[in-house]
Amino acid sequence: MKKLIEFKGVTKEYKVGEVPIKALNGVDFSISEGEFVVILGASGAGKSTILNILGGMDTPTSGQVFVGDQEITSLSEKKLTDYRGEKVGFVFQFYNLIPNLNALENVEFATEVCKNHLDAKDILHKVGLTDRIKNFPSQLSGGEQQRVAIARAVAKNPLLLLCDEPTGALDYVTGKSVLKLLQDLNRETNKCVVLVTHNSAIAPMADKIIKVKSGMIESVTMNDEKQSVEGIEW
Ligand SMILES: Nc1ncnc2c1ncn2[C@@H]1O[C@H](COP(=O)(O)OP(=O)(O)OP(=O)(O)O)[C@@H](O)[C@H]1O
Repeated sequence: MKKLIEFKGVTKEYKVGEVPIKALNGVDFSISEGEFVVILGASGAGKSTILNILGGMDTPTSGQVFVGDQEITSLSEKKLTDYRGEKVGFVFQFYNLIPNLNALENVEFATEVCKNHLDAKDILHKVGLTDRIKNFPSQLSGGEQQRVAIARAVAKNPLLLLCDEPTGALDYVTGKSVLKLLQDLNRETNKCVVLVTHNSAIAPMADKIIKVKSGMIESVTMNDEKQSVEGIEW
């Protein structure tokens, strides 16, 4: 399969007062088109830093990141903003929906600026929210709000879907249904999904598992016998 993402010698240092914190310390890995990737690690390992750099929300201190035919670490601020807007769909732990827009408007607001976006209503139908499109976030459950957030990310028709602890605020059953939705979307659209979690039980659903420890890659494992979410318990 064709390579879609490559991290080469990526470091990230934060300076807090006098003490520098090395959030990433020489990170190398690659991801192929269509892969479902789980990035695993303990709290503070550097998972979100990797995801934020990949999504163009943060820049590394040194090293290179390639996505598709672009080196995103060499882009101007304007081009990086375009990359973030056009190529990346984000799903966060706390849905980040706009409270005074209904579900449909939340999705449409995100797709307005995207050239190749998909139809907002179609995607909301796909995530199982046909009857709730006129509801505001406060009228939806956590799982439903996360479905709106996923619809919002997918409707942009991005190159990558990046998910940071997407089930972190959900109960077991709802979390599983959100993971199933992400797995189905990956299978049906062949879009690359990168999911960050501390929950190692989720790993069997991935094509590739990248373990992060103290700002470094501990291991990269290909999973030849990928499991359906329904078959995973934790
Ligand atoms: N803006 C920042 N300023 C200073 N230090 C930071 C900043 N962001 C992250 N760090 C530090 O970098 C390290 C990696 O953080 P990161 O958020 O990537 O970890 P994580 O694996 O995603 O953790 P968690 O699962 O708790 O979210 C941590 O030590 C963190 O305290």
